[in-house]
Amino acid sequence: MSFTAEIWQENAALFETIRTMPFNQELADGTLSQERFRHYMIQDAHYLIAFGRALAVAAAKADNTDEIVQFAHGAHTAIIVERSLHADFMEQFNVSPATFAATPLSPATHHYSSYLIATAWSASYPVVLAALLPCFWIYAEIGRDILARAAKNNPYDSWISTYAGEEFHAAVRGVIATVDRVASVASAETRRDMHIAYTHAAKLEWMFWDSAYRLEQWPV
Ligand SMILES: Cc1ncc(CN)c(N)n1
Repeated sequence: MSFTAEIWQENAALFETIRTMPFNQELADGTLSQERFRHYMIQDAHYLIAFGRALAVAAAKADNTDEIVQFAHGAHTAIIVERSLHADFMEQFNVSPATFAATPLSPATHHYSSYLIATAWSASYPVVLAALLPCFWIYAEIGRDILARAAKNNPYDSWISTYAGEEFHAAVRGVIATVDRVASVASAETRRDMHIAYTHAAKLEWMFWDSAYRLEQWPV
């Protein structure tokens, strides 16, 4: 069994919890409130900056030129392509650049962003990739799962088609292949740390959606 197949199997129950959480159920049937999706979009736009930065650090740590290009391209996609999806929703929900800039990172966004940035700078290349993998893989699987059961004329169609789309899935297959390559030459100790990093980031994915559903704010 490949390393990534092993990681997926180990986290299968967590994925099922994410798949069936209220945010994703309501996103699929088109009943998710605009208020919740708006909260998610603003927080996600903050998150993508950290995600792009972490990918750029991963590119700098890569041990071969193909992977430098792969993760530099990933950083470009996170900042430019995913942000343009957000820009359309921001316009639709009347979120001006000033409103976005004045909205602080929620506790969950702060936690997830800080975790990725800290890991990117302080951990070894294989562990950085394992921490970044859920951001790709879970979104791809959730995107396809939601597409398969989405209501007709779903107001969040463009979100669904971005993450269910072939362009995103091709990038995800590439990241999975790289994680398997890196894991195949890593020590047992590094592979253990990769498992821990993957599971931690996957839990943060759950926290991120859950926090948007709860319209999370700082308690003080
Ligand atoms: C929180 C989160 N995780 C992952 C993705 C997909 N890049 C995203 N847009 N937002």
